[in-house]
Amino acid sequence: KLYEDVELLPTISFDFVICGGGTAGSVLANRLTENANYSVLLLEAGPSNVDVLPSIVPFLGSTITSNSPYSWNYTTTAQPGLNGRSIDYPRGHMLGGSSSINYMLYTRGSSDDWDNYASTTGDSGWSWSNVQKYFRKNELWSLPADNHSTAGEYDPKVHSVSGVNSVTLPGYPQPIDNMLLQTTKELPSEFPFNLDMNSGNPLGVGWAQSTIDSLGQRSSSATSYLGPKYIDRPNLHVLVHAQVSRLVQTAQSPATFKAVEFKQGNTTTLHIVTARKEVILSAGSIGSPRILLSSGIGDKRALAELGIASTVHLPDVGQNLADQATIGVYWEVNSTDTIDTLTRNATLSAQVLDDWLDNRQGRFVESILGNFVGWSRLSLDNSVLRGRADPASGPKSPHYEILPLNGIGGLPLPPTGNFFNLVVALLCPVSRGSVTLSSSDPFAPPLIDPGFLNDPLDLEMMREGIKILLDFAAAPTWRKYIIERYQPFPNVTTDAAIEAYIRNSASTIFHPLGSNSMSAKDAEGGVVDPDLRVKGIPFLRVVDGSVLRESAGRQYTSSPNEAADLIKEARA
Ligand SMILES: Cc1cc2nc3c(=O)[nH]c(=O)nc-3n(C[C@H](O)[C@H](O)[C@H](O)COP(=O)(O)OP(=O)(O)OC[C@H]3O[C@@H](n4cnc5c(N)ncnc54)[C@H](O)[C@@H]3O)c2cc1C
Repeated sequence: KLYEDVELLPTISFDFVICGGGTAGSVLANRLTENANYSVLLLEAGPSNVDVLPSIVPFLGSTITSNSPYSWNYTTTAQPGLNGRSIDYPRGHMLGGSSSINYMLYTRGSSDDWDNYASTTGDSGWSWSNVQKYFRKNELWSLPADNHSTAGEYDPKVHSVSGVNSVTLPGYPQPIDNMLLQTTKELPSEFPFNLDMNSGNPLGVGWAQSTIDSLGQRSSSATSYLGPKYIDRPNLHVLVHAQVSRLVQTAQSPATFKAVEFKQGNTTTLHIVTARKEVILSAGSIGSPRILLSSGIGDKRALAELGIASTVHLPDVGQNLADQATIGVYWEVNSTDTIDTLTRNATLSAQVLDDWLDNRQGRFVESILGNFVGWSRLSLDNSVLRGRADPASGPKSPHYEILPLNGIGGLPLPPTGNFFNLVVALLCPVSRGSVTLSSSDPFAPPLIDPGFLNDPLDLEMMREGIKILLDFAAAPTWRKYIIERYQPFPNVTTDAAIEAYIRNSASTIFHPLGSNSMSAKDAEGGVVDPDLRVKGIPFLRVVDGSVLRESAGRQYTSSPNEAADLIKEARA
């Protein structure tokens, strides 16, 4: 049941208390309450997702990521790698968490990523072959909103129609689709067509898969795992507007935390609930380390400086934060059929919204992204990588994500003109940052330092990524479409000028992780073991993006031939 008011909870003691009703927390609450003997309380700081139109209509999602009650509206600390800029750092603040505001691209990663988790944690449960059954339990493959034939747009063999979370192909054709497809034919060795990028080998360009249902609505962790079919389970209790401040210590030696303190809404009253079995933190890459640190679990010297008494010395809490930097290149184009026209024209936008409201059809069934996505690697022969360990987890793991947009994204919309935008994100940063507390007040915003581009390799990799975008747009098919490159990245050619552009304009693609990193049971560093139990603390787990690590640091060097073979395989 969903509760808006703490006073209505039937009890204050549950088998499991989950802190954070986001992407991971909602799944856990659902799966644990499949067992009718377990009672679960899910505490979410933000409001309910129900009837929040911009979270439901895919195209409108990007309107609630900043300055919104549905986002934490964080900003980073000044980033030296970004010329001292602080940037917006959205995280979902509502039921469903970031899956209620994200861009919905459904990507499983490469088989190498998962096998790397398995080998670095010593737990084969994380391997690509062993996680398949969970992908299948999760995924409810659905027809696209426009019901078009999807033959040749995906590989049904690697998908599942029996899961909970809807995944589909684009439900509205976009005018640049044909040119994107044509690029894969004109430049097949650099940008091969990949029938299905969720097969374990994502390299290439293919049709985007998104967590959208057949009615053109966002399928978030909340709409699916906490949807009408599940929310009224008698053993499931979901309390919104409930921000956890800290874990309460309930036993010494070993230090045990089977109670949780939180406040509701804007009141100052603190409430405490207890867990008979376990407390699980699912507050995300920023929220989960924040709760641990406020509970005295972290580096004891840093906590002492803030006047927080140490309960468990676990120095890696909040450390090793990594995020993927992103940047765009823009071209003015010879067309008026781009989202720029739609965004500028309030009457047209209202008509398109009406089409969505009345028929669940039209441009709003998709996010602002394009219908294709690309995954690319820098050749290991490139001077940036020659003689170095590959920063990706293996030859099937892309260095770059490429997002083609039919219109301007990430820049203020100019009063005139129509645009084509290619965005690149660096998927394997080697720079690391941290999440730390700004004060002993658990409700004070934390200090978020993703360490963007601190390592020179990341800057060089981004620079080469921009060149890959320029190669893409140089395919003959774009010649008549593109008029000229648009500011703020005019026709500069030198590496130094491209790097200056990156430092001045790069931003986040919103994928922070590693701040409670998972490591082998007997490893010295790390925060959780491969079963996601917090090291040294019984009955406490972290289950969310904060446990995942970027792969860099793995000593791995693949041969260029291996990568070429994989590209051939993907094309086949
Ligand atoms: C704008 C944006 C676009 C993105 N686009 C994509 C995409 O297209 N594809 C993709 O795969 N990924 C995308 N991502 C990333 C993806 O959404 C996240 O990696 C993922 O949702 C993280 O899940 P999580 O469970 O770790 O955290 P979250 O989903 O963020 O959940 C954390 C939850 O905990 C709550 N919480 C935090 N602190 C507390 C507290 N103290 N007390 C109670 N509750 C608390 C939060 O409100 C939130 O609901 C995007 C993210 C953003 C922000």
